[in-house]
Amino acid sequence: MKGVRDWVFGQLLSKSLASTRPLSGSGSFLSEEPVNEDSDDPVGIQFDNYFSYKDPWLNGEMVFSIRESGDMNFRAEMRIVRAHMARSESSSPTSDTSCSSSCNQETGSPQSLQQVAEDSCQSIHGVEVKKGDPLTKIEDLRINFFRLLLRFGQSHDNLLVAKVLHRLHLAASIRAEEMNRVKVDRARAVAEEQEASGIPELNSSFRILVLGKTGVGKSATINSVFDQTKALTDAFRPATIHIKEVVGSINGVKVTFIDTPGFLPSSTSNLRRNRKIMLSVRKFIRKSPPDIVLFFERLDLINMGYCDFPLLKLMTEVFGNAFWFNTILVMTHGSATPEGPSGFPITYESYVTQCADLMQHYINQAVSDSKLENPVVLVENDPHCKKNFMGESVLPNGQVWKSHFLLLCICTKVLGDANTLLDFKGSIELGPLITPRVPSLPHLLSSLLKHRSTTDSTGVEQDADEILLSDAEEEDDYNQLPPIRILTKSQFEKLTKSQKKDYLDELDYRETLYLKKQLKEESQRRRERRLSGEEDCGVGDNSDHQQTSPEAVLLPDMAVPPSFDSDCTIHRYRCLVTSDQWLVRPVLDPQGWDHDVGFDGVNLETAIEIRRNVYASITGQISKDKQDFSIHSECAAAYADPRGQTYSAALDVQTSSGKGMIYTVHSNTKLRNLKQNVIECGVSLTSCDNKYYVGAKLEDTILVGKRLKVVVNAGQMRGPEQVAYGGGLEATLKGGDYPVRDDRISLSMSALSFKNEMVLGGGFQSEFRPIRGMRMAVNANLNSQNMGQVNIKISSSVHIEIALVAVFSIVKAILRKKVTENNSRELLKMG
Ligand SMILES: Nc1nc2c(ncn2[C@@H]2O[C@H](COP(=O)(O)OP(=O)(O)OP(=O)(O)O)[C@@H](O)[C@H]2O)c(=O)[nH]1
Ligand SMILES: [Mg+2]
Repeated sequence: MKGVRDWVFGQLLSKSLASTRPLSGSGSFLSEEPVNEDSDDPVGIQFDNYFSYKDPWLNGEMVFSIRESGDMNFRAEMRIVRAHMARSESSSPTSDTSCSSSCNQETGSPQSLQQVAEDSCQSIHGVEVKKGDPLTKIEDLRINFFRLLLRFGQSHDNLLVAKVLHRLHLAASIRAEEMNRVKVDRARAVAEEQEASGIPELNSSFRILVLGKTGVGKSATINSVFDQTKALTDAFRPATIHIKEVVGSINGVKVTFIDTPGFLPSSTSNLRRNRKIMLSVRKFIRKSPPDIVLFFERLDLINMGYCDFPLLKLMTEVFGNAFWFNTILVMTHGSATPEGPSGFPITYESYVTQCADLMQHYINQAVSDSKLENPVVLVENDPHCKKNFMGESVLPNGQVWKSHFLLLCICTKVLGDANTLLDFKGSIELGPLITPRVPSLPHLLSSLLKHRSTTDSTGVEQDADEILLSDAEEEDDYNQLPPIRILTKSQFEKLTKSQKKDYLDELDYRETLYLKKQLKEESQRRRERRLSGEEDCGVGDNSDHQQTSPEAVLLPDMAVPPSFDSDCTIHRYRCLVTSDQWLVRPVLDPQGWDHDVGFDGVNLETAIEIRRNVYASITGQISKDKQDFSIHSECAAAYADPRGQTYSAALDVQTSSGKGMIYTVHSNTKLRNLKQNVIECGVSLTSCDNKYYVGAKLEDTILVGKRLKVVVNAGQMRGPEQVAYGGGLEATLKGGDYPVRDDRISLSMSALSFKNEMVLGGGFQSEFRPIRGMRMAVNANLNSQNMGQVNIKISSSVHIEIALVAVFSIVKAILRKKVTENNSRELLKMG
């Protein structure tokens, strides 16, 4: 199926091939994989990974790094555009004669392609040929193709011809499986022989449907191709009122044009009329469908403000997506003097490229498929147009348009016939690729390994409690402290620098001790409650708090990127916390522009103690914007035994990036067999698109002293016919003031094995306070595939952002300079 799709996309003669554009980049035709221009650029992703900066503390205020990645992308794009233009501009239009001009354009480096086509055919001989066999018919088609080329005086040494042959060969190989027969040379020889003798009669005719807006030159093109006035044209009003077949003969080959009334420029009032024309055309061609469809536009009228997308959409709706397969874009008024969007003249080639790209873009949008590439041909129907010495009309780039037009028709017809012969029609699908998204097994496994069971609703880890309680026996330092006089601002200002420092240090020390004391009391209370069990169910921890703060509390405004933010603070989403049981907050989209579009979701959280030692928590988030609706929720219930054992079960529901839902059930058991050792086992079952993934993990946590924690884990995740194994080791050293100050440094190692491939990874995380009033987190990881990430987060209450931006800009400039220097050194070396 993939082969068919690839073939089909390949068969659409690439634009660069058929248009007047230079062919330096036409190698893609031979590649089996169609080039998807929209595909993610892995380099881009890497940039993002390296430079992106997500900051939960500052709400993404460190914009410079985000801009950095955006800037990179933008510059990459610019480079592509420039390269493209340069390519267009570098080719000087050939201004010499007829066939040779078009051949020069097309041949580029035909040798290699021709060779490929021939080689491929030479290697496929020796299979019996049966009459009526589609492969035999393909062979006949090949002969017919050569005869048509001969008849129309077209050269064989042509890139276009080589590509058609190559495609025919691919088509035959798909059906035949075994490589098959008859050399191209033979087909060519037979064709020459038959053409010379005229026997048998050339059995080929063309049926061409012309479509386009009124006045674009459909009828005029028909007349030009036949070299006589067969259809009515009119410069001032619609000339073709009814669908009409215009039959003629070109070099003895019957050509039938189906001339149609032109569409009106798209607007709501013209929609009905356009649809009526399209429906009547559809009815007309139902009995004998055309071999080729020509869609007309005026080259001189296509500019950057092209707005006929609704018309293209309507055509797709009426004729179906597949109709675009055999469609050639015809641009009349081909000798129009190009003018860039800003009024400055640009080269003919770049202008044509721009127009063709623009039209292709809209067609791709109409069919929702970026792979489709329609051939483009330029036409000039003006009788006063420039002529070569043989009297043939030539375009400003020297191309004889009629010859090119006919060649394109022949190629499209032959490939269309091959399509029908090999019965590929049903397999052709245009439109968005709907690939069912399968969750990645390694991803599921690593999230299972990372997942830590929530033991209770307070959020304070048990080991933190341990430390605090062990400290409780020690003397209470805070109460021993001598009283201190708090200075006013003016008093503080009067102090010397060292006095200021001492004073602030003292305050810091006292604050730490005070917080420690508070946490100690809190954890003591918790422990007593847990052990005594006297407390009422369902009220839990929150009872004291609820009594003290029954009033609604206004949460502070979230920091939104400053662009487009109005100063008016009245019309803003406010967030009130009315009880401790439920926390409802708006979700800020960091990409959003302002307060209106920045919030597109709701987040809801609750955690309660249902019964003694039984906790439940619900976390959910719903986001909705114009296109996407996503929901992510986590419901968990846990039973925490006072002796340290914990049993928990949870259900996660999440929308996948397709339309389906992903459900995950997991269960965890935590056993504290020794004071310093906790063993945790977890199982999970994930369901996505009727596929099930089962995972299990085992984890051991060892506490060494009060500050060092080592976690070792291993797990397995099984999906349909796939298994992933993984494990890791993480050592965390907590700061002396933990848990009051969450300073820590941790080193981690991980191994993941999937599909006989092992990925090893290492990571470093650290969180500390470099100076007073500032916190810094450094997070770096790298794996054996050389993929990694570095995150640096800085949060500060002092205004040092400006200094930071400056430092960052300097570092950036130095790096960029270094890169440029390296590049120029390499260039010098090459030179
Ligand atoms: N200069 C120039 N004029 C053209 C070209 N193509 C068409 N014309 C003129 O444009 C006018 C309209 O052309 P038609 O062929 O009647 O247009 P049409 O698309 O058939 O229009 P409908 O029949 O109404 O759909 C005629 O006067 C043509 O001579 C071209 O390539 N160059
Ligand atoms: Mg007409």
